[in-house]
Amino acid sequence: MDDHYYVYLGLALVSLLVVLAKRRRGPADGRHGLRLPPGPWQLPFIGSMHHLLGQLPHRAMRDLARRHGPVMLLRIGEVPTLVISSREAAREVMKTHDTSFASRPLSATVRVLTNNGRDIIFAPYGEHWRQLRKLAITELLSARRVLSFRAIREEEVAAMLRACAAAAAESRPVEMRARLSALVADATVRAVMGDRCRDRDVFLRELDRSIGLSAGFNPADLWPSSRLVGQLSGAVRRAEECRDTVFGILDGIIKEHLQRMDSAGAGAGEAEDLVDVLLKIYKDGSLQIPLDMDVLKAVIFDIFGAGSETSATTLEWTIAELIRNPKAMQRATAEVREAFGARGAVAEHALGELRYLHLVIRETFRLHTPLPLLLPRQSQEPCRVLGYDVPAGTTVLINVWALGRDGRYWSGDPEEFRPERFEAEASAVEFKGADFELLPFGAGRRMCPGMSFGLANVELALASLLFHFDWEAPGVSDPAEFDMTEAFGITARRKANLLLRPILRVPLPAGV
Ligand code: HEM
Repeated sequence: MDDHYYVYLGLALVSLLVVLAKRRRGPADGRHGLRLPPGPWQLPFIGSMHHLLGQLPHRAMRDLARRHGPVMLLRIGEVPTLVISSREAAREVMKTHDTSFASRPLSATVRVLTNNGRDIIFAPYGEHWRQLRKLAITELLSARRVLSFRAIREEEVAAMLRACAAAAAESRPVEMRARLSALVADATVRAVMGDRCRDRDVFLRELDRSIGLSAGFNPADLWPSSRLVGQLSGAVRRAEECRDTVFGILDGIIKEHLQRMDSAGAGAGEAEDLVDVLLKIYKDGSLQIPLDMDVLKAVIFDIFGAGSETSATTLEWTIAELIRNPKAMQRATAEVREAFGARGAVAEHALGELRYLHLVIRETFRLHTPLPLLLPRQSQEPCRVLGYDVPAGTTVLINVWALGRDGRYWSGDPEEFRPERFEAEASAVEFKGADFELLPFGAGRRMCPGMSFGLANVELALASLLFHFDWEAPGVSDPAEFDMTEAFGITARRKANLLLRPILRVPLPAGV
């Protein structure tokens, strides 16, 4: 409900203000001698918000950009917001002027949730962020570290397969969203804090709340100068509650880890989790800006926030698209069964053999990028994008969802799920941040550092589900009619439950 509160507030304000409003051009008029980007007409107080009502923001912004161009300026509440909707404009923001756009806006709720931007995701561009980012890339999310969590992934995938096999034995459907979220959450909890999170459910619930609160579409964030709006919305208070609960749980976990580290011999032989890694760095004080406990907790919170929802959403859309496209399902299933048939189980180290499965995931990222507007950036200094002036302090959204479905970049019907489009090597577009029409992980300095971590969970789970089971959608006679509606939120989840019936085809190996 929080997410939609602004819609209702906006509607009430529109009805009041529309009578008073003079139709006027937006800031694209060129005030102060600047050549500002064009945009739709605005109302007092709510700015351009009325243009976004009734549709998901990335869809409404795509439609507006068709009329106003790929560099478009909106005002969402009080917040000047640049929306980027072409490959060329995205390249300018994330490559040509990457440093100018390397900061992120700190809304009122995000400020609370991140202890004033002391985490990685929302840290303003500067020394603090640079240091944490380096830590993430070299220590926390490196390929070596991701590999060290392989056993955890395999155990969690095995637990999911057992649950699916039990459902198959009873001809019962599986609620896939819940199952996939639990898989990713449990694999992440264990990698980050080991097996000792007694408050797992509360932690994950609060995490979910915090993701909703940080989406930036609540009144406190849209009218930051109004104390009244801030108080009425209650979002900051809810963010404080959320942060206190999460940080309280993390205090307990950190204490346990410290005790274990201090008691000689204890924990020997146990795999190092990410809290261990962070505490070692905290204790040896080797960093230029030493870590403190608030930063440490904010970083742990980030890893959950950034990692769980995105990976689970990717898995859910991939399976939904395969159900909707039986030929792609048959081809992906045949490939995985051929590759691992002799072994009787999927082995993570051999996943590279699954060429088509990787194209399926890439095509899913194109159509269902989990963060359709990426995470917001902010201009640190005045800058020019495709000839338009962008003032300092402007929030910048890159509509990667629109780029992924733009007929200028994708041949045939861009709405069609066709992994084969990536098959010709010469024209293969990658999602590693160099091809600006496909940016599920962003690009440039603020690009996602957790790509390998996320993909490892997605690939193993998907290959295992296809290897052991065939999948049916009960009550769906025509796959083309399968519901693909998206839900509102910072991540574009599938709206409807993904209820699927597994049919066991390759028995689970003994011990799974
Ligand atoms: C399918 C999985 C994932 C997707 C699609 C995804 C996507 C993204 C995107 C779009 C951004 C913003 C990039 C930008 O502004 O250019 C981001 C940032 C980030 N992601 Fe991911 N992510 C995924 C998984 C993960 C995982 C598993 C982790 C950690 C375990 C992670 C950690 C982060 C962090 C820390 C940032 C902030 C980077 C910064 O601001 O410097 N992500 N991610």
